[in-house]
Amino acid sequence: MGSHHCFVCGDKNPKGLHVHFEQEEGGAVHATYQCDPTHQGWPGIQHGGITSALLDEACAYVTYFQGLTCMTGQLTVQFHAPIHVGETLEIRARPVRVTRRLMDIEAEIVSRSGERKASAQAKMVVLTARQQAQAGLSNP
Ligand SMILES: CCCCCCCC(=O)SCCNC(=O)CCNC(=O)[C@H](O)C(C)(C)COP(=O)(O)OP(=O)(O)OC[C@H]1O[C@@H](n2cnc3c(N)ncnc32)[C@H](O)[C@@H]1OP(=O)(O)O
Repeated sequence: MGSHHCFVCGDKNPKGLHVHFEQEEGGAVHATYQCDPTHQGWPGIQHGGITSALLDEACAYVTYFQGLTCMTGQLTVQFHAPIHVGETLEIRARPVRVTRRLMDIEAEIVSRSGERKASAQAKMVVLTARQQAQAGLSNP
C-alpha cells in the first residue's frame, strides 16, 4: 500500500475508498470497486472526480509496484458511460511507454458486464531524490 491515509487505497482513511490493487504479469494492475451512494454527482450516478481518482490511483499503482516514487504529471480522462450507484467495477491499468523519468500508463474502468465506463492516459513522472525530499516523500 502506498500510504495508510491515501484517499483511494489507505486502510486508515475513514473517508477513503479502500480500494485494493493487485499486480499482474507484465506490470499491469487491477482492482474492484463498488460505487457508493455517498459518491454521487447527478442523482444515482458516480461523480466524475471519484472516477478520475480511481483511474489516477490505478496508474500510480503501476509505478508503485515497480518500486518507483512517481507523481501524476498529466491525467486525461474520457467518460464513456454513466457509473450507477451500486455497480461493481473493474479498474485496470498497464504501462505503455517507459523512459528514465516518465511512464505513460493507460487505465480503464469496466462494468461486470464488460461495458467500458471510463478510460485515461497518464504521464507519471519519476521523482528525483531531490524532488522526493521537496515533496516530503523521502520516506514514503
Ligand atoms: C501508491 C499510490 C500513491 C497515490 C498517488 C496518486 C497519484 C497522484 O495523484 S500524485 C498527486 C498529483 N500530482 C502532483 O501533485 C504533481 C505536482 N507536480 C509536480 O510536483 C511537478 O510538476 C512534477 C514532479 C510532476 C514535475 O516536476 P518538473 O521539475 O516540472 O519536471 P522534471 O522532473 O524536470 O520532468 C521529468 C520528465 O517529466 C516530464 N514532465 C514533467 N511534468 C510533466 C507534466 N505535467 N506532463 C507531462 N510531462 C511532464 C518532463 O518533460 C520530463 O520528461 P523528459 O525526461 O522526457 O524530458
